[in-house]
Amino acid sequence: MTNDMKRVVVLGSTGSIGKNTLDVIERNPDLFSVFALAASTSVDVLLAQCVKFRPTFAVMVSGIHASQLADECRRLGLPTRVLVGAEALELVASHEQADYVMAAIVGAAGLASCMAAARAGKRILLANKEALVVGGQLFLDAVREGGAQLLPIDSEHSAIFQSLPDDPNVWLAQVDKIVLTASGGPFRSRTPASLASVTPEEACAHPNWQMGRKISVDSATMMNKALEVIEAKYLFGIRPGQIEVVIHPQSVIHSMVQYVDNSVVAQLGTPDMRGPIALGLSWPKRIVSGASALDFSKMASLTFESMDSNQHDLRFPGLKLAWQTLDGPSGTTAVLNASNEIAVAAFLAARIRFDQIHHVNLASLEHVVIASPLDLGDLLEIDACARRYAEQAVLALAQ
Ligand SMILES: NC(=O)C1=CN([C@@H]2O[C@H](COP(=O)(O)OP(=O)(O)OC[C@H]3O[C@@H](n4cnc5c(N)ncnc54)[C@H](OP(=O)(O)O)[C@@H]3O)[C@@H](O)[C@H]2O)C=CC1
Ligand SMILES: CC(=O)[C@@H](O)[C@H](O)COP(=O)(O)O
Ligand SMILES: [Mn+2]
Repeated sequence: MTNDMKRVVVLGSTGSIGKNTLDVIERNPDLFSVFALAASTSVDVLLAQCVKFRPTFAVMVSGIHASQLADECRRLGLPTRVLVGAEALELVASHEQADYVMAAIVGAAGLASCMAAARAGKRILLANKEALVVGGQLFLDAVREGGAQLLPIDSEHSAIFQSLPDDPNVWLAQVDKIVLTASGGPFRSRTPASLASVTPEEACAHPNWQMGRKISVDSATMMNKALEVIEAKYLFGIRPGQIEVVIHPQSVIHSMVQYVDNSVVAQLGTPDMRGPIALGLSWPKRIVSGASALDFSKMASLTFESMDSNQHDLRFPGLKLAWQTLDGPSGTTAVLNASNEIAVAAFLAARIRFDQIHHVNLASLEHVVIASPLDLGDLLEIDACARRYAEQAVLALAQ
């Protein structure tokens, strides 16, 4: 191993972002090695990854699955030590021998390990947007105090990061607004009334991106974009009123920055997460990613739709909750996130209808009382409280 080779922890390695991260690492064997892998229950996928990358640690959150993995690793004579439980995620994320942490767990379950990586001063490659939506300023404080580096992996935020000047001190004076592009998901052209009967399979059939099921449903409701508005506010320190969402069905322009002189700088690419992942791993340099190049000769057109047009406000009522929750006491975005996680899981389990996801979120925001969070414990308390309320709201709808 060379001195400047970086040792990478991949949290959520068995998911869509996790697999894409390992693909980029495999293409750049002189630059990166895998220090630890982590997942929840997917034993077979994690075992295959351990065979290929021979990490020092493999974490499995579920105890029964961890012992299956440990048995298999022993049987195959692998050097990997299997750790068990959610605390082990924090252990590997903050380990002194780790350099970079890919945060690719889905949901608020990834927050504690992100905080651990932040306090330990790691380079955090943030795909897990829910961690920032829940952690908010407390997460940013931990990054600053720990001397960590927080790099966006979400395609829109990677695009904004690439479209901003290198020096963050000039952003405030020079930036007029950030324009987040949204594909509109699989239901962009459906009538609002027809959304009551869509199935989980239809909701997960994203037109441009291959992603996990939770984020796919979020794209279909555009709650993904709401979470991304909140994520952008924290990542770039911009006022919520300076963030605009525009529908761009082709997902070629990944987002844009408009400056005070009305010049717009955008980042373009094929819809392949290996691009943003490679940039996070190599920044400020660039490395091969495996993403294919855009072919402008075959690109018929790039189109845009305002959120105020085509009944989009009726089709995607959850989007405006981003600005509403950012306007509320700190912790309100954590309520929205927790409720949405419960509602999406209920929809995927066929317990509620697609359009009822929004009803659950509205009810949670109306009823869950929050005290301003002072630390991670307070945030987790708000998260738990909102989950309990949202679960009751789901039960009431499911009856
Ligand atoms: N997919 C994409 O293209 C993009 C994803 N993102 C964000 O990245 C994150 C990951 O998304 P994606 O890869 O699609 O999701 P997936 O559902 O494909 O993968 C989720 C990963 O998290 C693991 N996991 C789930 N629950 C837990 C838990 N409680 N503790 C530890 N690990 C857990 C899963 O393990 P197991 O397999 O064992 O269940 C799996 O490895 C999300 O926050 C998403 O919003 C952002 C932009 C694009
Ligand atoms: C790849 C990625 O970053 C996703 O968050 C993607 O943006 C989803 O697309 P839409 O939410 O715009 O449909
Ligand atoms: Mn995105």
